[in-house]
Amino acid sequence: MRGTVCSTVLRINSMSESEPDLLTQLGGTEGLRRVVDEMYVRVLADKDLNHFFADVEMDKLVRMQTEFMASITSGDIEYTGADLTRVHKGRGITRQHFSQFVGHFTSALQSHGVTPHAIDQVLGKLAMYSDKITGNANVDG
Ligand code: HEM
Repeated sequence: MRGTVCSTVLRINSMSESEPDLLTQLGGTEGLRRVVDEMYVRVLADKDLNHFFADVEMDKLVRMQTEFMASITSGDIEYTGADLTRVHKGRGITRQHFSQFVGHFTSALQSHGVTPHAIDQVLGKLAMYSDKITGNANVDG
């Protein structure tokens, strides 16, 4: 019994040692900013999406988006921007827009050499925000 508990603890420890946190796997804050930059280049070239960003200050958006994604992929970073439900509300963003947007993020991650495993993990986290972005969040919690 004691042996089992011990080996479980050892296994958990060695797992956390062998796998760096998700933000590190995405290239750290600097690497992530480059990915986010490229994502918006792709988004602005997409005629289904670019009109949403016509009057947006893109430098600030890249900064806030990088901070948000860093905050959900690392325990050490705090997101200081606007509430996601409020900032996307009333813009007419559908699930289709959301999924195209995430597709551009995926392509940007791939072109920066992020592993499929890390990509899966970050996409899983982003999927949890779909209702907030598309305005389908009518129940809290
Ligand atoms: C994974 C999905 C998404 C995440 C995590 C996300 C996150 C964010 C963040 C962090 C900001 C900045 C808030 C601030 O300035 O404090 C923002 C702004 C914005 N987002 Fe998103 N977003 C997502 C998807 C989308 C989609 C699909 C669209 C439209 C097609 C969109 C349109 C916008 C626009 C137009 C702004 C700028 C608002 C402004 O500064 O006036 N977002 N988003």
